[in-house]
Amino acid sequence: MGADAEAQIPILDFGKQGLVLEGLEQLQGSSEEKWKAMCMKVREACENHGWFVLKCDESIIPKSLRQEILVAMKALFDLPEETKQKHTSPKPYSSYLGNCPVIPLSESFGVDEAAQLDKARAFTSVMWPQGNPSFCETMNSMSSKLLEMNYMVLRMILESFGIMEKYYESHLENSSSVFRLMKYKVPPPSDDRGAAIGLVPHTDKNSLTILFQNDVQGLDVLTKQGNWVQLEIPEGSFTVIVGDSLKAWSNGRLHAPRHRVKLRGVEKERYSCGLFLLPKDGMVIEVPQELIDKDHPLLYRPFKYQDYLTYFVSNITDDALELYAGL
Ligand SMILES: O=C(O)CCC(=O)C(=O)O
Ligand SMILES: [Fe+2]
Repeated sequence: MGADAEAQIPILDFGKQGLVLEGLEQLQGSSEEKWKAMCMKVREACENHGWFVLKCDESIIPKSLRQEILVAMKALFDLPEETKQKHTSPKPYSSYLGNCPVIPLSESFGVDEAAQLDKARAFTSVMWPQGNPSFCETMNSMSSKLLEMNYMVLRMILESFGIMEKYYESHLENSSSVFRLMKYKVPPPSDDRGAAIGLVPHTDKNSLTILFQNDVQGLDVLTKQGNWVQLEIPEGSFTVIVGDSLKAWSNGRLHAPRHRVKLRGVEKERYSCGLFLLPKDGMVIEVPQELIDKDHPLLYRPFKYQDYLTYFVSNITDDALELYAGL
């Protein structure tokens, strides 16, 4: 990555700010100002880039958990193909996906509400009928932590627009989540010379995504200026990405960046996982009045997330959001 591009990489170090995960009440006095300043940085990153690298204190997501989830993912993807195929879901992008001709190097699972212990247990018992409590616990803990982080980032975004009090609780009540686990195989030598495609360019359709990965890089994002940038995610950091649903809800103020995975000369598997926050079934995404004014005329009609996803699945196109809900 060139120095110019690098200078633009938004890295936000939440440090102990991560303690908001344990209750905003703890942030008082002088911390209040720091908190507000950090909220503005989050907003700027989401407006200008639509993504940022999030660093936070070890106490928020300990190194041991980060290591355990990578071990757990390897064990999951090492299961026999016929076992993995037992994970099915009527929802798009949730069933086990492997050997897809468009993205042959990628395999993935989507686990609905993995932050709820019963859901994590149900998934684990399909993969390991004899039980695998440590996998279950690790997946449940990681998804719970990433869900809390998602809530925190959302809260900061709402705070930065001055509408936290009014919308935060209802936003949470109207959200659900999917924990996705992904593996990218090492490209065969013939494929490896250039850059093998791991995941095709797309915007996330949900509201907010937080990703964690092993040390194999490969995530690229398209800047607003139209250049692909290869991200170097520092060890132990997370990538926050704004999705179409939040872009629409924010009346287009936040950017939902196109991104992809490319495997360049990699020598080992890439593992990533992410918590995808999304609007609950039936919930209508509607721009709040506070985000509409003469400088920001209404850009999107109200719509339901599931209807948008159904539209996207049958009309895969780059500008799905504009075509489906744009005014
Ligand atoms: O594997 C990654 O780092 C990116 C995954 C991704 O963009 C997605 O699942 O939507
Ligand atoms: Fe994505």
